Amino acid sequence: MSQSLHLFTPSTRSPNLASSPSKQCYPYQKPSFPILTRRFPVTTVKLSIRASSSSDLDPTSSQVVLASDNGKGVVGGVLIPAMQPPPSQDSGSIEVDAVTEAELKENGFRSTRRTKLVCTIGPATSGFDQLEALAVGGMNVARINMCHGTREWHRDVIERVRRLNEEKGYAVAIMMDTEGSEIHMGDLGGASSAKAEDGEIWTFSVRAFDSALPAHTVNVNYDGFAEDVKVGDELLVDGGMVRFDVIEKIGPDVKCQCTDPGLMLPRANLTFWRDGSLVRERNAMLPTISSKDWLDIDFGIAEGVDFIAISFVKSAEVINHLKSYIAARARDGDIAVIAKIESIDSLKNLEEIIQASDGAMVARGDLGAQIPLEQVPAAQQKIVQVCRQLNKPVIVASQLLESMIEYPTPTRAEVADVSEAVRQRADALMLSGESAMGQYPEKALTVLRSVSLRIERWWREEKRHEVMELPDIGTSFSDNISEEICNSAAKMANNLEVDALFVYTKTGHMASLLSRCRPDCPIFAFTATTSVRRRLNLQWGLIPFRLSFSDDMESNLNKTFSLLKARNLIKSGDLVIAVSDMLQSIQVMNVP
Ligand SMILES: Nc1ncnc2c1ncn2[C@@H]1O[C@H](COP(=O)(O)OP(=O)(O)O)[C@@H](O)[C@H]1O
Ligand SMILES: C=C(OP(=O)(O)O)C(=O)O
Ligand SMILES: [K+]
Ligand SMILES: [Mg+2]
Repeated sequence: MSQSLHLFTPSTRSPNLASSPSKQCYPYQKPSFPILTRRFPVTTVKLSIRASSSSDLDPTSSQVVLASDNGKGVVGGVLIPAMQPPPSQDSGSIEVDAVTEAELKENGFRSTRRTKLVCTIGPATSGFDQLEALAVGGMNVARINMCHGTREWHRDVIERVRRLNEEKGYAVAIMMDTEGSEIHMGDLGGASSAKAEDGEIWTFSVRAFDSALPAHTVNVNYDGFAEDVKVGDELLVDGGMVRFDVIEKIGPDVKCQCTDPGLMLPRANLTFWRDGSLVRERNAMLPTISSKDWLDIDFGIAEGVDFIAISFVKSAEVINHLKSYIAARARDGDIAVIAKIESIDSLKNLEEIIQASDGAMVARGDLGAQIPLEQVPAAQQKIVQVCRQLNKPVIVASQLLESMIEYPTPTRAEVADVSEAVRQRADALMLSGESAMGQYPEKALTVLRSVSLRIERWWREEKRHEVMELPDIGTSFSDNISEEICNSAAKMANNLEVDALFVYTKTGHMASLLSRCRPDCPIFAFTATTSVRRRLNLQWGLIPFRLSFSDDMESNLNKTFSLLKARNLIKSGDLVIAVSDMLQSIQVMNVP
């Protein structure tokens, strides 16, 4: 579709680029369109193209690619006609997360962490100081789980995170996770856990108890429970952490005998199995988003959370429905919708669910209760891969450091599991009980951080990243240009071993396309809106900055360089590649 390749070279007698544009600009094939060589200083490229009313450019429809060899090298796909509005005249400041800034200064940007970290906030971490300790420890996203606690409790947490961001300069995003309408136990009458011993008889009841729960009794949230289970079924708490056999049904009470002892946590998930298979007919009839979830979603929208994670997604339809609901209500930009992949149905409809969502979570806790445990690693690998191909961020969640709920060091197996998720280059890792109610939340976060850093470095040094086929995903020609630019820029960044990629992005899309390529260097993403910046926190390798910028790249770059240099974040001589979604350009340059 490109109609010409425009080349700007100081001397037409030694036009290096002109003589080998196919090698320098497009390594894959010789262009099938004319190459027009001009003598212009690069700073006037935009002007000269605009002024060019000559026959080789149709000012309303020409697509051209520009290249220059005068030191700065501009390559880009531009649509000719639109007159650019004058650059905005803001005085300009730059905002970056205080922790990231410290990390960048300490380690230099090559060794900043690429894998993002999500912490579930619970009683162990809900205080201001505890939240700050997590922010300092590298928490990029705070997750609140609406399965637990009251809305007031969660509102207080959100308020504290916001205050932390404002007062101390962090940029922690907030993810609200819905309860979903699967079957789970009640809250154990206030106890933090209950131990079921081998052979004990427990009562699972749908009765509402006015006073304290009788001993060895658990409430079940789903009214049809006593009808649906059969004597002889196996009842699994939390995907098999504790197991019971159903031995008797008495009205609303189901008597069960413990066969695998263990600790039951409040509101733990319940599944029942018959003849070796999960009984899921009834679950399939429950709505993905319950009436309580809709109230929680309204709460999340009112509070302006950054992400809403939907539990037990079965189809793309529910995601589309929720997204239009949010679009009609959210005031400050939109809220990203994360599909939790934790059921057999979600695996069946994986591609279409992920396509409809803004990201996904490998929710291994419930997933491992619905498919045999030995199938979970393959499912994880597949989900991570599909997300990367469709350019959606993916979180690997549950039991990454489960033993650290009680102990200050992880098991070797847990470290290996974390390493595998980092090696798969998932966007983010998540702590659940480890940070919500464990004894060592900060230590657990430190383990995620240091394992991520070490594995990322190891794989960069070994150049061991397997190449993943990244299909075209754009639906418009302009989208295709953005993808090509990002793929090329990431490849150039690796080949030239640049220090950083810079991306100027309004919606964050261009930044995510770069992240999708998983380049060796970090990606500095500059965006004008705080909400976009917070959302970019979830994506692999992105260091989001808030910066007002114009569509004059030259002035954006100069401004960024001076602001970053003033803060000692870059220095003269650093090599960067800059891309932008306003001009759809690539520039390679040394920081002046
Ligand atoms: N807001 C909260 N209030 C009280 N306890 C919580 C809260 N959030 C999480 N927890 C505790 O942390 C545990 C782990 O959290 P998470 O993995 O998010 O939930 P679940 O175990 O329900 O899947 C929960 O089982 C619960 O005991
Ligand atoms: C993350 C999960 O969801 P939740 O903690 O809400 O059950 C999971 O099941 O792994
Ligand atoms: K949940
Ligand atoms: Mg779950």
